[in-house]
Amino acid sequence: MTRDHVPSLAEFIDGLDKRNPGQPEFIQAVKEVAESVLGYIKAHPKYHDHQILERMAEPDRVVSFRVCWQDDEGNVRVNRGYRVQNNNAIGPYKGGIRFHPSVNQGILKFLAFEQTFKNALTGLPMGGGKGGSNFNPKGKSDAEIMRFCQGFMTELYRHVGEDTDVPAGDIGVGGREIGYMFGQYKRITNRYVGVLTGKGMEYGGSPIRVEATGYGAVYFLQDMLKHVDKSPEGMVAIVSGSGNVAQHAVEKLLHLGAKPVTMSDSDGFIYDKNGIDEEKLAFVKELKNKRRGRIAEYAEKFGAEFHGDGATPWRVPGQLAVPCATQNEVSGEDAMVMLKNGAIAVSEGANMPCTLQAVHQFQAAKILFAPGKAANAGGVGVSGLEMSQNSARITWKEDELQRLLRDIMQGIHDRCVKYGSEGEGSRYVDYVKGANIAGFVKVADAMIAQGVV
Ligand SMILES: NC(=O)C1=CN([C@@H]2O[C@H](COP(=O)(O)OP(=O)(O)OC[C@H]3O[C@@H](n4cnc5c(N)ncnc54)[C@H](O)[C@@H]3O)[C@@H](O)[C@H]2O)C=CC1
Ligand SMILES: O=C(O)CCC(=O)C(=O)O
Repeated sequence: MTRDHVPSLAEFIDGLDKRNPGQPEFIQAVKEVAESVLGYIKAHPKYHDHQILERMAEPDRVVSFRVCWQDDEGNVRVNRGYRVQNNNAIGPYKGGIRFHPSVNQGILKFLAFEQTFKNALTGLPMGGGKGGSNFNPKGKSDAEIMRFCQGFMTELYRHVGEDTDVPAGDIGVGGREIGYMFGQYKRITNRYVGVLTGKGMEYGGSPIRVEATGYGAVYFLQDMLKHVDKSPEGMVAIVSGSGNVAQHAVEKLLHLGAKPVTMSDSDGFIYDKNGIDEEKLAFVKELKNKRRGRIAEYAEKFGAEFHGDGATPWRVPGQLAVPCATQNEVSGEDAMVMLKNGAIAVSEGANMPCTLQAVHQFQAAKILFAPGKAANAGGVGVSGLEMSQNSARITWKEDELQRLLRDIMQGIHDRCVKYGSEGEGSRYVDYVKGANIAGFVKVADAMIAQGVV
């Protein structure tokens, strides 16, 4: 027993800050969890006795390495690669790889920490990890992307494996990059195993992994609305991003009869008052996944508004919001405007897209607010199912995976309700508290059972 009292939030964050200088995103992610779970720990002293939160907030391992590759002109280029293995109490480390110039150790630590809770919430046996590089894929040729992925895997292969750590995609890493990394892993190790998820269907991928994160975030939105006898049908939805998660969030919103009106990229956002329909979405998919162009082209093609200079869509009125681009894209001020404009539900498709100030605004207003670790867990959920299919060397049918994804999201919603309900005649659910405590309890109990390691 290392401490005689459960630390206050301020004491806990003060220590965390000192141990992790210059890592604001990591501090933010841990603080959001600590706000929810410290009270629970006080009421359940075994978690304090075993220093569970302190241990969860210290990654098991952080690997950092040099990645060398040659560009098309023959110049030698150097980037930094990482893998953060946060916690494997309930299963092998699992989580995506991000290629973006902003990537640093603190950002990957925040993502690996979040992933630990998210993976626990799915009900599947997966620990939490995350990796990436400050490599910028923008403007690179296919051949350059391939050489970079091969260079990255040339070091990463030592740290991963189907029962050790199973990476997948994230920002800047989709099917193409997963294919190149899988090929290099196979070449180095001479083993054909499910070491990565998000693979192509021809070589061990799972039906609906591509769709799962965006679909799941909208299923969660649907479940929150259903809990208060509402439905997304006919509601206007503000979506950010135009990558994998955003595209499939828009697709599922359309299936459910909602009206998505915005999408964005790092240049700015488009606002289509008439709504983004199936045909316009097909254009976005072709633009982003094949031609790798900019979202401004949508405005030219369909006569919609384009707001540049990196503008975000949060001032556009709508009842629903699904932020699907990147961390901290919704500020406290944005949240105030959204509430004034009549927002009733927010489902985080991205990881930590709302600042703590924005989260506090949504909680104070008691609107439906789903944190990413609950709302976007459908992607890693189907990744877990890809692992199972790879182990059994079979592929399940698409219908079965659609049903399992729906079940996973429903299960997460139920867990949030269990730990986040206000009770006593109120139907309000604090989904942040619910997700944090539910994820915490599952991982914490496994850690206690496995001793001080
Ligand atoms: N792909 C997946 O299965 C999962 C992804 N996520 C999260 O969802 C978010 C989006 O990821 P993906 O769609 O996979 O990536 P992606 O690479 O397919 O798309 C990323 C999108 O975000 C936009 N973006 C990136 N940085 C931006 C910035 N600074 N400002 C404005 N827009 C920016 C890009 O233009 C692009 O539209 C990330 O937060 C990621 O961590 C979460 C769970 C699973
Ligand atoms: O599918 C996976 O393993 C990872 C997905 C991911 O990176 C995430 O949930 O943020």
